[in-house]
Amino acid sequence: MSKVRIYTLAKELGLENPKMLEILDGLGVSYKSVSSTIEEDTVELIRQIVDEENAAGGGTSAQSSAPITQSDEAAAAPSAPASQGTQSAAAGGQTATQTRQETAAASEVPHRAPVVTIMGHVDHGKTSLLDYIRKTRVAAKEAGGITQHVGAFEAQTSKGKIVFIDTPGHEAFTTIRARGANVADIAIIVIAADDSLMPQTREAIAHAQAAKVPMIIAINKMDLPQANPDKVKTDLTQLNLVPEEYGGDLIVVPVSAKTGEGVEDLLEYISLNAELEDLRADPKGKFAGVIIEGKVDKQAGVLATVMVQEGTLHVGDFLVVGENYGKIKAMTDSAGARIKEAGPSTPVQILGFSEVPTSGEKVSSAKNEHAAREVIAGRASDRRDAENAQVQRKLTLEEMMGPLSSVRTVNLILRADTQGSVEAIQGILARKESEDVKINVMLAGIGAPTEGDVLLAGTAEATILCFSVTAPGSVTKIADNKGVDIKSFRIIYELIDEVDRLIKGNLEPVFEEKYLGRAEVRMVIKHPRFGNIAGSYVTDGSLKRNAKAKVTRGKETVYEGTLVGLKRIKDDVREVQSGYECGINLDWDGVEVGDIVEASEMVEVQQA
Ligand SMILES: Nc1nc2c(ncn2[C@@H]2O[C@H](COP(=O)(O)OP(=O)(O)OP(=O)(O)O)[C@@H](O)[C@H]2O)c(=O)[nH]1
Repeated sequence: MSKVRIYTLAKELGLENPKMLEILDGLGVSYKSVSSTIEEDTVELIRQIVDEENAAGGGTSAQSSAPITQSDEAAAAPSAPASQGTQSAAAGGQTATQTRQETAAASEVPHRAPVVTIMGHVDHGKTSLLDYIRKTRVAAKEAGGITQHVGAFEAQTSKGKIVFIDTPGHEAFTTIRARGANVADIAIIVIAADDSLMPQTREAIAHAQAAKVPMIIAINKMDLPQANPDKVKTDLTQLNLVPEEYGGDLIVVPVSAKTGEGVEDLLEYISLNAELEDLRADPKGKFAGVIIEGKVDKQAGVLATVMVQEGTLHVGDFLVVGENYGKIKAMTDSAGARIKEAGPSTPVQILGFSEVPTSGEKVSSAKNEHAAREVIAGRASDRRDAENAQVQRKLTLEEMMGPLSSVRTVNLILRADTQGSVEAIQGILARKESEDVKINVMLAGIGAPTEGDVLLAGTAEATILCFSVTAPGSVTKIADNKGVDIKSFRIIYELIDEVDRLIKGNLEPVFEEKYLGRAEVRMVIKHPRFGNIAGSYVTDGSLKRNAKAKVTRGKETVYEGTLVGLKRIKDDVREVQSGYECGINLDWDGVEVGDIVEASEMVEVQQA
C-alpha cells in the first residue's frame, strides 16, 4: 500500500494545508507535519469526505469557496509548534484545530515571509544553490536591473516570498547570533551527494541546533553519477538526525544546483515549514530589525543592510544601532529598487548611518533625533555601569554554580587528532552524566578548533576541549576577546579531570600559596655559568626546585622569583630538607650573605 504526503493530497484536492490538517484532526489521525505521510485508506476516506462536502455545497474545497485571503489564512493557520519546527502540530492535550482556533482569535497579526540561511561544508554548493534560486526567482526590478550583493535577497515562489541570507556559511549565522540576535527562521544544510557529511556539515548542524532553528537538508549535486543520497541519509542518522522516510522528523530534499532538479521541492518545503512555524510580525507594530551587513561604498558612503523583523521602516526614520544613530536618507530593496517603506521580513539597504554597523547588531527606531540621542546616552551610561559593576561585583553562589536545584548542562566542543580519540573521549564523557548534570557535546570534530567553534562556544557558553591538537594563534586571540576557554591536553585523563572540574560547577580551579620552608644564605658563590649561587642552610621545612622564592633582608623583601636550581654538594637535587646545606640558584645576582630565602608553591584548593 503506498503512502501519500499530506500536502500532496491537499494540493490534489485543491485544499489549503490548514484545512487538510483540520480534516485529519477531525478523523483523529496523528501526523508530525504537513510533509508527513498518511495511509492509503485514510487518503480514500478524505477523498470521500471532500466529495461529499462538495456535493452538499459545503465548500470544503478551496475550488468551491472564495480564495483564501491573508487574514483567512491567518485564521486557519496551524499553531506554532515549539521552535523545533518539524515537530507535531498538535500541542499538549489539545487538538491542533482547537489550538489553531485559539491562535486565530488571539492574533490578528499577519504572517511574514520566512528568513532562510544556507550552511554546509566548503564546496558542497551553497553559493551555487543561492545563485540558482536568485537567477530563477528574483525578478530584477526596472531600476538597477542587476541585483547587487546586499547580504540577503527575496525570492518569489508559488507559495509566496522567501528571504535568503546571501552570505553562505555559518560565520554569518554565528556572528549574528553572537550578538544575541536570531535572524534565520530555517537553516538549509547543504550536503554534496558525492561527499556526504564532512566536518563543516557537522559544525553547521551544531550551529542550527544551538540556535534551535529548524533544519532542512538539501542533498546537492544529485546530477553527478556518483551521487549517493542513501549514504548521506544513513550518515545523518548517526548524528541522531533521522530522515522522514526512515521514520524521523528530518526533511531531506535531493537537489542539483546545476540542473535545478529538486529546487522547487526545496522551496516548497521551506514554505511548508514556515507555515508550521506560524511566523507572524506586525507591520504596524514597533520597529525592530537586525544588521545583516555593513560596508563603506566609495561613492555612497556607509551602507547597511537591515532585516526588518517587526514594524515598518520609512525613509526619514531615525534608527539607533548600539551607541550610534542615523536618519534614513534612502532605502533600496535587495533587487536594487528605491523604496519608501519596508515591512517585516524585508531586507533593505539603508543610507544614513555615519558609522559602519556590525552584522548582528540590533536596530531600533526613535521618534526624532533628540529621542535617538537620549537612547544612546542611556545605553552609554548602562554600559559604563555594567563595566564598573563587573569589576566590583562578587559572583553569587548561584551564578557560579548555576541554578542549584535544576539539572545543569555542561556545554562542550571537542576537538581531537583522530576519530578514534574523539570516540574514546565521548565514550568516557557519556559515563560522566548524572541526574544533576548533563554533558552536551555540541560539536566533536577532528583537527584544531576554528573561529566558528569559538563563535559557537561564545553563544552557547561552551568550553572548547582539545586533545592532541592546539588552537592557532588567530583563534586563541578571538577566544580571549570573547572570553571563551580553549583548553588543550595531551593526556586523555587530564582532559577528563577538566571535565570533572566543569561538572563540579564550572569553576576555575582555585590555587593558594603554601609555605614550604626557609633557608639562610651563608656564602655567595660566583658561578661562571649560573651567576651568583647562594650557599645556604635550610632552617625550616624544605626547599623545592621550581618553587616560588622570596628573599628578605631584615624586614625588607628584596627579591621575588623562582628557585630555578638546587644543588647538594655538586649534584642537582629536587628537594633539600631542613638541617642540610645547599646551593640555591635564583637566577638573580643580588643575593647577599644573611638574606633569608623563603620557598612556597601554588596548590589547587579542592572545592566542594
Ligand atoms: N555537478 C554539480 N556541481 C555542483 C553543484 N553545485 C555546485 N557544484 C560545483 O561545486 C563546486 C563548489 O560549489 P560552490 O557553490 O562554490 O560551493 P560552496 O559550498 O558555496 O563553496 P564555498 O563558498 O567555498 O564554501 C563548484 O565547482 C560548483 O560548480 C551541483 O548541483 N552539481
